[in-house]
Amino acid sequence: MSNLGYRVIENIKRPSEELMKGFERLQVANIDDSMNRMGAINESIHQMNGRNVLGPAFTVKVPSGDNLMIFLAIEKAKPGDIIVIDGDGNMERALVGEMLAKFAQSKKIGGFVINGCIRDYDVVHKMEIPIFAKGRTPNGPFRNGPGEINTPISIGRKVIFPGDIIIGDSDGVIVVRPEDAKDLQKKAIEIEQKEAAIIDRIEAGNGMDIEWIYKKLEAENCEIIKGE
Ligand SMILES: O=C([O-])CC(=O)C(=O)O
Ligand SMILES: [Mg+2]
Repeated sequence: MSNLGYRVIENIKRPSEELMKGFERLQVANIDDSMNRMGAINESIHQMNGRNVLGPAFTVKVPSGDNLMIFLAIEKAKPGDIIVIDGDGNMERALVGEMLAKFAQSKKIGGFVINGCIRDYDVVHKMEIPIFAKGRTPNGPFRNGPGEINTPISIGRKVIFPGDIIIGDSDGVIVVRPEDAKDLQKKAIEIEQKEAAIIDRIEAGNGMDIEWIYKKLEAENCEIIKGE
């Protein structure tokens, strides 16, 4: 018998280490560009302690302001997993604080991405474990359940399946389906090289080639006026 809304899936399919490694030194912005600038989770979920995140999603869905299932998720996740929490965007109650962050760090969990808040910031912001969230509040969570572990979730306008690759840096977080990873890595490297050449030219004092902008404006009949 199934029990929708209150269930735990223990085993998930994780992408290979090698596949994830391909994202290691790429900028999140460049990976997002390789997805036609459509890959980011909403910007309100941002870096809380200056650490980047990369790993497979271990998803958790909790009722607004309740963290019962997060305890179990940390217990069940594997080292390197990113615990991605659909907390309904609740800003009234923190879902993770020092205790859960330390529990996760002791289990070598790869990080948290939380559509909700954290607390105990004084300690948490100095911790090694990467944490992305919407904000902070002193109000703690309830622990009543229900909730789900490793079912598809939606946070910040993106659907996330367990085992999707989560990548976050100081710009924000993106989510990549493992089957798209190789292609996106190749494209992101090309974008990076192209941008590096443009930046080299600027830094050498040679400005930027914006001929294409003039062409576009001309095609659209943009009026360019000398003025006084
Ligand atoms: O009490 C809670 O469940 C959240 C919290 O502050 C902690 O993890 O330290
Ligand atoms: Mg606490």
